[in-house]
Amino acid sequence: MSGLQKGFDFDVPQTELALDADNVVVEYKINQQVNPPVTWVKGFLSAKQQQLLLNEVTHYPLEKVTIEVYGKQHLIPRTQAWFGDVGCDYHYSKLHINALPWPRVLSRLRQKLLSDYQIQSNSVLVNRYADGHDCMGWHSDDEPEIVTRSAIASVTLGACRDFVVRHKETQTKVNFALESGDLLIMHPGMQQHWQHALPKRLKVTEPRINFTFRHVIPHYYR
Ligand SMILES: O=C(O)CCC(=O)C(=O)O
Ligand SMILES: [Fe+2]
Repeated sequence: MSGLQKGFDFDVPQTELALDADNVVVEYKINQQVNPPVTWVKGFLSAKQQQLLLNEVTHYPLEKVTIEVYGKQHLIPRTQAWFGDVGCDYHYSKLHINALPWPRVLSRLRQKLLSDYQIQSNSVLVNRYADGHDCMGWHSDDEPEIVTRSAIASVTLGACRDFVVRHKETQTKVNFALESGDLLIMHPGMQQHWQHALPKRLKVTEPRINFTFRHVIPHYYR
């Protein structure tokens, strides 16, 4: 897509639907307090690409790790794996997770994000939600090892789930019902001014897998 940043001069709330090849691109223009700075690309992955990735995911070493919240140990309500270039490790609630080498299909997806949307990434967090009981609480992806003003690209497979974003000051909420094959690009400013969450949806019985591609500073923790 050309001119991804083009809409970002607007200062009035505005949502635009544009057709980009076979993808529907929904751009939320920046009005700091009303519209989160994201680009939603529905149907970013074809059915075939989704299937290739789903097959590969069955071989990922997805784990339920223990984290500390307010001094108490909890198992995360989902499973996860972290892949990346050498030294692009992940710190999460006192855990240090070494990056595993890029699997083949995931590496191709990283290339596609770079060539289609100029998204630079050197690591990816994979989260698998077994069903609607699995979830992720409110947070921003604002870890210090993340390159300042880099975009974070989120790709979804499987069950449709609500991805909710909330402005840190105004508490304005926007809901994105992300479907299998969708891409949501979180632009600079998103992590500074907004939080996001994947709430429980008890009627959902199918698994969902999400990939967040990040650009981190290599060897930040060494
Ligand atoms: O599963 C999702 O859509 C959200 C994942 C997320 O926020 C994260 O990995 O930081
Ligand atoms: Fe996140």
